Amino acid sequence: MTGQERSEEKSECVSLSPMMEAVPALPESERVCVIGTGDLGRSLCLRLLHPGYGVVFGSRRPHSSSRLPHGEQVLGHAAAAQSAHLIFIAVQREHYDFLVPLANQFKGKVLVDLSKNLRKNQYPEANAEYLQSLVPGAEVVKGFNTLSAWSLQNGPSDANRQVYICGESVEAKQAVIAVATKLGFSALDRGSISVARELEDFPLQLFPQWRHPLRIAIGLSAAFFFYLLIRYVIYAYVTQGKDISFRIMVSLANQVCPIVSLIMLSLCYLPGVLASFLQLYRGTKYRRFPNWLDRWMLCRKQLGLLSLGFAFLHVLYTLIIPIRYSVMFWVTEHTVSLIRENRTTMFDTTTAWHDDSYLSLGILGFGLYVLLGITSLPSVINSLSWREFSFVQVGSPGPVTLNA
Ligand SMILES: NC(=O)C1=CN([C@@H]2O[C@H](COP(=O)(O)OP(=O)(O)OC[C@H]3O[C@@H](n4cnc5c(N)ncnc54)[C@H](OP(=O)(O)O)[C@@H]3O)[C@@H](O)[C@H]2O)C=CC1
Ligand SMILES: [Cu+2]
Repeated sequence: MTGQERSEEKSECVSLSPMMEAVPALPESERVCVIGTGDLGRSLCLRLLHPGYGVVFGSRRPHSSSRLPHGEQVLGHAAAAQSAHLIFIAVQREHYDFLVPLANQFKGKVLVDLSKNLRKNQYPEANAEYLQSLVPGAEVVKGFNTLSAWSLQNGPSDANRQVYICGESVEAKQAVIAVATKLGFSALDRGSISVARELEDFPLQLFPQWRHPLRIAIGLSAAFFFYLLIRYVIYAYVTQGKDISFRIMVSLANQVCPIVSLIMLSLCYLPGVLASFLQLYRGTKYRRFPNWLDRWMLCRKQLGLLSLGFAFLHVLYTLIIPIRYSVMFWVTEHTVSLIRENRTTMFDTTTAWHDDSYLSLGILGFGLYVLLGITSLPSVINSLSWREFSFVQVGSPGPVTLNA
């Protein structure tokens, strides 16, 4: 910040102070300061206004406050910091050094570090710990960083009602929890400031539970696809010179899907069975499973859902068979040749039975699959008794969930 800007800011603070008094005075517990008028700062402000908090913004350029939709108070950093006990820092970590000269104003205040990083281990220490080192007199609480500006603005929904916080001071955390609760979030205290790094890494996780199941699914699909490609298409071409490469798109895919689906389904239920055997063998259910089994069991739901996905693809691929060009061509060709040769074929009841039973079993099997899938949804599980759940999920013995 240049010297001119600094003096500009000072004069703004002075000129805005009377305005502060003009606003109906709220007790300090009802007033909250937000430093930074960016995306997150504004969204947070909108959210805070709902339950009736008074919001005071702290900005480098308080005079450009006209940008704010509800005409909230915008003061210079120092004046804003003095206006409230609870201060949200909605500024990127790179710019935190502007807080150093303000350390005196922050003494005894609760600073909420909202920052998130672009990648894991971006900085040697957690942002919240860094903030604490810059303003040692303040109580830093890490929190809300798992929310996006968008979800803050739209208010808590079922999916992101939970916010995590951590910090050294119990009183400071309680103050933040009180605000979070008023905003409709349920705040979970994760412990001391040393947990901050873990909380900061939270939004950067990319489907950690899905990684292995997805790799297995892709690996199996590729392996079976190449096997079938060689076994049918390439083999027919080499031995009979026949080009049936068009089968790659539907026929081969339709063969890969059910194979992968069934393997994934067995991989979903196998660890439960292994775990039961292990418990029987050990004669106790109160010992930890080996790590590989533990990790395997923790991704059973993902394995099951992928299995259901492949089964669903198989259903779709099967349904479109009658409208395929090659199939329609052979049906017409067959009919025309019957007419030409003046032949008729007899209706074969056995084949009809065979065919219908085959399809019917397929449909029932898929129905069971969907039932298994639905009964593993958390909301459905909650509405089932333990006995009902184990009745449907036959292969999933109870004690194995101990480890999960
Ligand atoms: N946007 C999001 O969805 C989320 C953002 N966050 C975190 O919140 C923080 C703010 O993000 P966001 O609002 O998106 O960012 P923006 O870039 O939109 O806003 C950042 C604000 O910080 C202030 N600022 C910028 N540079 C400086 C500086 N050198 N010195 C002092 N203040 C400065 C500015 O406010 P002014 O001009 O008023 O001084 C600016 O508006 C970041 O740490 C981000 O990681 C966390 C979760 C979600
Ligand atoms: Cu099938």
